Amino acid sequence: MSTLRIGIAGISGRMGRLLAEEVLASGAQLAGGTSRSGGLEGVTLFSDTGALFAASDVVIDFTNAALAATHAALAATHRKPFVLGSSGLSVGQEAAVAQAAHVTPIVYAANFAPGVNLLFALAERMAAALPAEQYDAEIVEMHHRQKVDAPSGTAIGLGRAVARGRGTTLEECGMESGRDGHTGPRQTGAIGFAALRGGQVVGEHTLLFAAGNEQIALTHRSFDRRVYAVGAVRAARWVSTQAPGLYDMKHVLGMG
Ligand SMILES: NC(=O)C1=CN([C@@H]2O[C@H](COP(=O)(O)OP(=O)(O)OC[C@H]3O[C@@H](n4cnc5c(N)ncnc54)[C@H](OP(=O)(O)O)[C@@H]3O)[C@@H](O)[C@H]2O)C=CC1
Ligand SMILES: O=C(O)C1=N[C@H](C(=O)O)C[C@H](O)C1
Repeated sequence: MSTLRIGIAGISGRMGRLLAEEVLASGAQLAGGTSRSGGLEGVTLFSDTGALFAASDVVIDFTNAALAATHAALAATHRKPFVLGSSGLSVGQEAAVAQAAHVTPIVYAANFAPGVNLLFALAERMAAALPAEQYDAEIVEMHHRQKVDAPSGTAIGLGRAVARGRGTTLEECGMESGRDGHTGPRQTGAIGFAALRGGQVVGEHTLLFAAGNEQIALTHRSFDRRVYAVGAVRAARWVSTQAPGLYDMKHVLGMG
């Protein structure tokens, strides 16, 4: 069997560099990558992302939301499995990814850390058990000062999990995000979001349910973003053998 060739969009980014290391550590072949800011020693750089897809069996993309639809379309055109980790996608950008997944298998995950994916499952169960009229769901996240989107993709994923547990959608629940000034009282059933930014915090998420007489909270902390890179390479190996469809990390981890 030939060695899996994995390509990386945004190979010189914080995630891209770690992904390159983890691809090699996994025994796969590093097909190369794209970068605007120069390369890594010994790594093939492609100026055209289409050429990266052509040279790879699977492509991993941790760049930014604005590139997600174009890269997913390239994955479909080249019939190449695709792993997407970028956060901050709009509804339209997510729809474009889902469209491409009719043609080629795509893993799109808000967070590739196993612990966070367990947290998603727990969030859904907790929300199903705690009545929305009594237990207000609030999500607090903190990330490094360079992060450009808020709330984080993981925070939104947690909000979606809470809404699912309540038998509805995040849109239906309503998001109370970035409260400031005279906001009026909290809406019953809404899901609150607060985003902190500072220093080099890799990623912290707390989901809490606050009622009149008690509060329950779950927290996940990532100490090293390598946890995401290891998960994404695992997803790349997994998706390389799947049928077309839109998957997330719970499928990769066998939690689906
Ligand atoms: N799902 C998950 O588990 C995780 C998701 N993320 C998400 O991954 C994304 C990247 O994060 P991070 O690595 O910290 O970010 P960085 O800013 O460090 O890296 C982004 C990379 O994307 C490249 N890039 C950005 N815009 C373009 C463009 N228009 N054309 C070509 N290349 C481009 C950059 O290239 P250049 O360096 O040349 O500018 C850079 O290599 C974010 O959306 C983040 O939220 C991050 C961690 C975990
Ligand atoms: O930008 C980051 O760093 C991270 N982004 C993802 C998100 O938006 O949830 C995942 C992780 O929290 C790190």
